[in-house]
Amino acid sequence: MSTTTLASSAGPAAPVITATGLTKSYDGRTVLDGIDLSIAEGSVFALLGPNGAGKTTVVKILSTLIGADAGDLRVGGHDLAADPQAVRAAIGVTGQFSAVDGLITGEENMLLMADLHHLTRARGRRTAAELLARFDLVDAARKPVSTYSGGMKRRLDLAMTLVGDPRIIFLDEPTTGLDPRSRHSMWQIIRALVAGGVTVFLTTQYLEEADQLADRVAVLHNGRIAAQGTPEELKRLVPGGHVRLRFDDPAAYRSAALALDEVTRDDEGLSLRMPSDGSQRELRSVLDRLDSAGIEADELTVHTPDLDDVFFALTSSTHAPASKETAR
Ligand SMILES: Nc1ncnc2c1ncn2[C@@H]1O[C@H](COP(=O)(O)OP(=O)(O)OP(=O)(O)O)[C@@H](O)[C@H]1O
Repeated sequence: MSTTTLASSAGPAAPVITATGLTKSYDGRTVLDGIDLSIAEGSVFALLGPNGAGKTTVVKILSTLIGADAGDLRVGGHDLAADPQAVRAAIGVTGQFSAVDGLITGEENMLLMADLHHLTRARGRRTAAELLARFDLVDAARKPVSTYSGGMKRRLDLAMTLVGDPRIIFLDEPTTGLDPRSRHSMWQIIRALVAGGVTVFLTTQYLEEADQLADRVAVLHNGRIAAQGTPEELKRLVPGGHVRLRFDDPAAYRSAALALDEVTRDDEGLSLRMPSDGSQRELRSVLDRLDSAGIEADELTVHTPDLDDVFFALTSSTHAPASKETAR
């Protein structure tokens, strides 16, 4: 399987996380088979993959919790192999290996974290109070964490990570198991972090989450990156995109059906549907043809496949992304 890499439309920003040839095996079984990643500073990068694809392994390696077998890895300007201490100082990690202690209160957890970061007592208290307020945990601050809801625990976990003011944050499945309201509140928190210039590397099983948050998405499958690009670029990789034109005037509808190629007609609904990748170039050509025939559509909608379509197409065993190589 080869990698499909698409040019991003965003301007180039310095990469703050890079992996080249990242390889990892467990008991002779290859989990990561030489993957390459490059994540721009101040962006959100989402690593998607089916269960067991190796997402957590990537996060553990990049956050220095476990070693890679091979690969050139740099995080926050530091070489992971040569200077793991500097990497640790630059990053925050939350997720499946959370540091939250359920037996003590939220505030005590925060103060413990402040101690770990060698903040003075006064500064630690101030930072803890600020973060507890920012994460809507003031009322719960003096209660044992074991009484918190899943969403509150995740917020506390992230608040604890922010005590050290990291510029790079790894979030391993930050919203798994949360209800929709808590998930949306976590998304808001992540967006606010990014607005403040933080780089976020997240793994998720929710394609909607990647779609909502990520500037770039990579799909991990069979130890390789099957495809990466912006959510919009990835959606164009799978067939199913189309443009739909609807008309009020039956005469205009009939003229349009003659003027355009490859249309599927809906005579009752006075609408025409044609395959399209949703790109500006294709849309312009449709509109130019209508213009030169003097026809105006009353409604134009573009349907691009969602990330679910992409994910299933890329991670089904029959799919060969090499055939989808796209140069745009
Ligand atoms: N310490 C370990 N020893 C042996 N095998 C391991 C170890 N840790 C992970 N694995 C295996 O490596 C593979 C990748 O695991 P990993 O947890 O990175 O996947 P994941 O994509 O994060 O999955 P999930 O979405 O289920 O969390 C799995 O097959 C897992 O069983």
